[in-house]
Amino acid sequence: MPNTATQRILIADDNKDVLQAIRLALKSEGYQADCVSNPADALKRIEQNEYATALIDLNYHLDTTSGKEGIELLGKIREKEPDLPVVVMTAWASIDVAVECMRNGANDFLQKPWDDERLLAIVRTQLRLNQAQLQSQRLKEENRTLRPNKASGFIAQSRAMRPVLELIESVADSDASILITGENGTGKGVIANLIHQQSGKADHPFISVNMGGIPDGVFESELFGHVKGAFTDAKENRIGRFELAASGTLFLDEVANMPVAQQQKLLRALETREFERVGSSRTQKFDARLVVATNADLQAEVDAGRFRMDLLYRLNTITIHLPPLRERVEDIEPLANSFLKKYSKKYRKSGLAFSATALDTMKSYEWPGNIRELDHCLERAVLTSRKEEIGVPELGLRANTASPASSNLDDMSLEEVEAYLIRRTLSRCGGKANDAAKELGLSRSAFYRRMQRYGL
Ligand SMILES: Nc1ncnc2c1ncn2[C@@H]1O[C@H](COP(=O)(O)OP(=O)(O)OP(=O)(O)O)[C@@H](O)[C@H]1O
Repeated sequence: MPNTATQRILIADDNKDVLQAIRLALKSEGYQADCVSNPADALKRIEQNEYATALIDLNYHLDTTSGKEGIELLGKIREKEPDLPVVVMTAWASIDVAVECMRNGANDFLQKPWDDERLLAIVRTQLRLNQAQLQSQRLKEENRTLRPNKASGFIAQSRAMRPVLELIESVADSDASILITGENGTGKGVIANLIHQQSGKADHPFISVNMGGIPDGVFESELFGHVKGAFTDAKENRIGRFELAASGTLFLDEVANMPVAQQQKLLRALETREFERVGSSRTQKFDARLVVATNADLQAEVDAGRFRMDLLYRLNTITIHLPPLRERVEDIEPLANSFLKKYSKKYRKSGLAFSATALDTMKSYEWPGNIRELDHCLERAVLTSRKEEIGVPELGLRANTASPASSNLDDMSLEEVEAYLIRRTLSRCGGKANDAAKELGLSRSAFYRRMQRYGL
């Protein structure tokens, strides 16, 4: 949808009456027009503002009719803004010059004296062209960056996820920056997407960037974009992720892995909520909601001097911690069934089901790679299973020392079994000691004594 910034039109002409007349005609249609009376001012304005179209005269001195100044101006505009539609204005006598301008990249020409209807028709066409170009640049970038919508098939039925869901519900619709923490594969990206879907920004873009893997040389261009010619490889204008996120959500993943020099550049943009494309002096507003994620302990990174404290404070207005899958045991079966369904469909296998021991094994496995590991495990199981029942061997899980499902209970001491049971029950109860004590039939104090004994 066009916004007011992209409806701004620049008019360059040395004749004040012409400027005034065109400005009024455009104003009557609701367009905002900026007037300048010479080529130098036209270029300055174009550098500082975002125009949707420029109308430029060909001659700026009373004694010239060659159109040379206009042609030069057109060339300079093309260098700075290759996509800006430019309409040249010309008198009857200089039609040849107008034709030459068209050959040099002008989009249309307007003959003086003009008729307002014709002027407005030309402007409308150029505005549509400008919108289409912006839209296609956006789509190009979005296609490169958008992940599939991960909020579909979202599963969180466990007690451990309840406080997480409550927190998301209460903050999703605010503008607050959100830091999502959790081990690898716990679903930080999925939660970021869910926050976006539940905010008022669901119709706007969700743009994600992996901050861990951006080489220093392209960092600013990746985030803030660049203009053609800003550096050797800048063959065309490029929209950065900040601009692409527009009024939507910008999701910065793996923020702890950013080098300190990059942290400084990010901080500056977040503090001022402004940025510039590389090579451009035009400042743009950063309007998106910020969600960031990490599997690291950012406070510990700050203490170790690897992460800027001021940046941490910019990022963590709200912190959401995702529990590991081993603390979300009730989610394992629904997740497993959902992945089984997904891969049965993908690999065209029907009638697959888990054996009871396979389900038990999955529930007591530690899942160091969390939901992503479960996902991959079941893709492999579906692919390799030769019968309808998926048993323990098809899961192909590594031996799990912390779990009696794969080591022998007989080999464990009473204390080890007790410690294991307490840990499992605590996880199932989302870390709530009272609930876990009740489930195990212990008094609160007896339960706490045991927790202390086992260092939990
Ligand atoms: N609640 C959920 N319901 C269903 N699937 C989920 C859920 N959470 C995560 N997944 C799936 O688990 C996988 C990992 O999720 P995601 O990439 O969001 O994790 P992450 O924490 O961002 O990982 P990393 O730290 O490695 O970037 C994805 O395939 C995702 O679809």
